[in-house]
Amino acid sequence: MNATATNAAATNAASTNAAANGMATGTARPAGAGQPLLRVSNVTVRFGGLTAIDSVSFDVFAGELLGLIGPNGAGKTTMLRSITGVVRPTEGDVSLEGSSLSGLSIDRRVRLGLALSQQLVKPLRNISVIDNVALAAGAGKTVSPLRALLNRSDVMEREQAMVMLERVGIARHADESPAIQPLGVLKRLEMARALAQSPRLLLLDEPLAGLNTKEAHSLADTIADINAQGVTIVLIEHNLGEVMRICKRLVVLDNGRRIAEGDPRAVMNDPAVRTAYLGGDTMADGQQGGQAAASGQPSQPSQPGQPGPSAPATTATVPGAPHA
Ligand SMILES: Nc1ncnc2c1ncn2[C@@H]1O[C@H](COP(=O)(O)OP(=O)(O)OP(=O)(O)O)[C@@H](O)[C@H]1O
Repeated sequence: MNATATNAAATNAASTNAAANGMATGTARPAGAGQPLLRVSNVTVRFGGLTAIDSVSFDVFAGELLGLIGPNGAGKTTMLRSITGVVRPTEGDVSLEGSSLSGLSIDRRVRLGLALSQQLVKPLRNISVIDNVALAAGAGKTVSPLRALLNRSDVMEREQAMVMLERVGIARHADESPAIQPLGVLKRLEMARALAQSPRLLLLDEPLAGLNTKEAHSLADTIADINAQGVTIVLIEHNLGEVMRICKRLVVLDNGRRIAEGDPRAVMNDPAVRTAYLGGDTMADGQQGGQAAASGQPSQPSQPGQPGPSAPATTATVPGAPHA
């Protein structure tokens, strides 16, 4: 890196630190952004004596594809669960378009527009791929007496489901059983189920885990396409190469704390982020230590068309870092 680039990186890194540490709302705002769609304000989650999240704040703006990253145990999934209502924050608040979600059930949050695509894919295996999506499309809807009389609900939901399957690129598997699908298709099915709920905010929990390089790249493209069609997305992911490629803004957690936020490249040059991922080694001396060195490459490639092995718990490598 030349001196100019080094200085620019240092300035950017400093700004991400400033964003992480000092701003009144606790979050960095992308240029031109209006009011946040989702606001996480000073959320703390304790499990007994363990503080899984420690006073974390950040905003998600409409239309964004925000990456929420951090090493294992950083608190990412707990944060996601605090947003969806699975976990109740010990302190702090989560609000959607200015209205607190505190005390609202998971179902109510879904009806308000929060949809979660889970890391562990569990479709109903005794019904077809399309019916799995149609079921999600119908969930939570009130069927009008007239519509019920005309028996239109199933038809409409199947039509809607087919649109979702096309969006995620698995329409050709619509009438097949989920039981025979490789992991790559099941991940897309899980995403179609979440999209069928017409979310205002789609939360993706490690969608690329277990996929080989090509599958992960392709699914990341699909996620970027869905975002480009107007769906706001929060992406939790250990595959930092793909995160860097498709996200415009990152929030980094480590040990329950927000340690950086902002432009992906600046965030990745932030010494605190490097230390979190690399266990304290600096990159300047060409050494790679800690988690990243222990984990090696992101995930082992699988056979074409076959599910890859489950990604090991520590799968992250820092882009730009030398490989072990
Ligand atoms: N229900 C729970 N009860 C007790 N401790 C929990 C619970 N859920 C999470 N934790 C702990 O909270 C911390 C944060 O966990 P969390 O799963 O949110 O991290 P993460 O960043 O998602 O990690 P990973 O990338 O490995 O999935 C960890 O120390 C974890 O063991």
